[in-house]
Amino acid sequence: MQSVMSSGPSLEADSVSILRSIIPGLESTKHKGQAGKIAVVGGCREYTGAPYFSAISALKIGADLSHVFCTKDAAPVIKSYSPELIVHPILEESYSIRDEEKSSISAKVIAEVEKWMERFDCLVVGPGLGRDPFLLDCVSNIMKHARERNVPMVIDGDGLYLVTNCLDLVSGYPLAVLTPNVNEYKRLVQKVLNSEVNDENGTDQLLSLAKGIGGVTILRKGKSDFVSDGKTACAVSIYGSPRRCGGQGDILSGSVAVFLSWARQCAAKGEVSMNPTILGCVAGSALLRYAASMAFDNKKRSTLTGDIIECLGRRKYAQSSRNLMGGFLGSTALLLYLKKQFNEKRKEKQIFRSSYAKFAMIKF
Ligand SMILES: NC(=O)C1=CN([C@@H]2O[C@H](COP(=O)(O)OP(=O)(O)OC[C@H]3O[C@@H](n4cnc5c(N)ncnc54)[C@H](OP(=O)(O)O)[C@@H]3O)[C@@H](O)[C@H]2O)[C@@H](O)CC1
Ligand SMILES: Nc1ncnc2c1ncn2[C@@H]1O[C@H](COP(=O)(O)OP(=O)(O)OP(=O)(O)O)[C@@H](O)[C@H]1O
Ligand SMILES: [Mg+2]
Repeated sequence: MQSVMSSGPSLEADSVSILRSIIPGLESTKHKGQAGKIAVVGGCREYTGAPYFSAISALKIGADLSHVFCTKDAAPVIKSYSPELIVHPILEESYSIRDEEKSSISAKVIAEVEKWMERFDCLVVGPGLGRDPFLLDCVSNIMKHARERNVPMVIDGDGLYLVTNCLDLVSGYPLAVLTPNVNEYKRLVQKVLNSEVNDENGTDQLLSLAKGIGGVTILRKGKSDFVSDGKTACAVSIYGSPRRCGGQGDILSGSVAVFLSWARQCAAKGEVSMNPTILGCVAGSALLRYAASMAFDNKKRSTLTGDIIECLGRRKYAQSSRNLMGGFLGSTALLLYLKKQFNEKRKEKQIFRSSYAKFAMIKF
């Protein structure tokens, strides 16, 4: 594979080539599991959507099996969303247990997850996990075990809250990927670099942050997604959607987990030379953005996370670069349409302002 960058001086990653080089073929010789087994650790009394979005996205993108490890309250709800997911109701929050039960429950949780751990190609830790201290303590143990077994981890949502307060969980682990949104990134920068986010020098700061956590890979989400492992940095700026409905970051975490697993398979066969965590982030981000753009084409302002998930497997951009470009050209058309709308709105505002000015001059 060539460089992760497009030609030219820009930071923009060559996401089309990356997607093409790591998406595995659909071959009749393969058996269940070879296209990836993903587990999401998340889901509590308040949040059942986030782990569902992440786990179902992993399946829709092409993983064979998707597990969810969540609290007992969340499990029946998540199961009812989809029979495709394998749901383990093993986590507990402080409100549902007595103090004297804590150590035995903690041991039971880790024993249950440990039975499965080696089968997973990647864990996603954090979507809809909540912030209960006992639950986060159990999840810290799960992360320690995953790390001992060299299982890659995508850390998102409340998993980032946990990791920011306990950096040792991921520090120096090259198979850790952190996917912070604007708030989560701010907290990480404050904690690790002891400074505020500096957008003028954003790439250098991201490089320093990834290096400061010992070479983990960071995908900073925003208008463009920026990715760095402390040595190199790149961006994915493909036009996505102007809708910011909650849950898109959850699709991204499931998507990165699958592509990261595929990139590692390619790396093991010597088919790619770049860091698989970077390849997984670029591919995951690009696919989410293509899907968001397509969903917005159909649903406009009423686009929801479920609509984007429905677009994840559209053939239009699933495998060939020509089709990927088809998706891209679709988004360019969308851009032109939005620009036109923006100009029309500006004209409307000018008319409104001048009538407002006239209105203000009226003496009552
Ligand atoms: N449909 C679903 O189920 C979805 C569920 N989702 C899930 O929601 C969870 C939070 O993720 P998010 O993206 O809302 O967090 P984010 O932008 O950092 O914070 C926004 C503001 O809220 C506050 N705050 C958050 N949690 C708090 C707490 N427990 N107690 C007190 N304050 C808290 C936070 O405060 P701060 O962190 O600054 O202290 C900030 O001001 C996470 O598990 C995610 O996966 C999403 O994926 C969307 C779809
Ligand atoms: N201003 C923006 N323009 C275009 N795309 C964006 C913008 N902000 C975020 N995104 C895209 O949306 C995806 C989710 O990012 P976001 O910041 O919404 O995550 P999040 O807050 O963690 O989401 P969630 O609601 O799932 O927790 C990212 O991949 C990013 O590419
Ligand atoms: Mg999030």
